[in-house]
Amino acid sequence: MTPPLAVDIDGTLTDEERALYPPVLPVLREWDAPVVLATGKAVPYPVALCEFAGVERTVVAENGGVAFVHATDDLLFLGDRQAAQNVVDEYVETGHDLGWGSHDLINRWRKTEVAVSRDAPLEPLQRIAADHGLEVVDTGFAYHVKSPDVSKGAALREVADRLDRDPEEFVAVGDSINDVSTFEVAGRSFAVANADEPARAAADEVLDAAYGEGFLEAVERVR
Ligand SMILES: O=C(O)COP(=O)(O)O
Ligand SMILES: [Mg+2]
Repeated sequence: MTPPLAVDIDGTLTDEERALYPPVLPVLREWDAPVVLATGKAVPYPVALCEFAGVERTVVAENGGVAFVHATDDLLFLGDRQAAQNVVDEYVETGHDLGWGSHDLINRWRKTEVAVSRDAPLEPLQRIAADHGLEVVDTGFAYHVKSPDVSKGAALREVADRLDRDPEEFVAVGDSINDVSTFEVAGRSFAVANADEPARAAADEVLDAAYGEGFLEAVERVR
């Protein structure tokens, strides 16, 4: 039987420049079991990707802070934006900038965490987050200020429950530290070749291929 998938977006369904890798699209569309896009991005991004890929909208966004399950019409908020906002407000007050320009489309639709550009200094952000009982996760694409209780894996459990699936049934594919919790929850996990050290260490299998090609290799191994 085809297992359900939990798939990261950046670094896993993209090329090295973060552009979507088109050959993954028919695979997602034709997958004969639920596909959960599990990302650090805000909700509109994975929802739009589902729409354009022609797959049902089942997403984990904001590193597990938000989940949407079309099949059961559930929208879950599992984190607290204000707590993260307090951290970045303090960071900005001390003279730093989030690095997204004046309109900040990165955080505009974010409900449960705040993302900061990797061009901004990390150490003061980590210090302020720790003072507030929060953490900073570096996905390789952005710094995410979030509650340590929020994770893609915890949200995947919620989604699996609503899909009437055991989280163990899932096959997970990802590339970075924010996928480690997904790897722990899923029954089988793959890190693409470009994955960071924590993801490589947590995955059951490290793939030979990188980025979108790595995802396609994982699919071949599962089949
Ligand atoms: O938004 C990020 O920083 C990373 O996104 P991803 O979880 O889809 O790789
Ligand atoms: Mg990623």
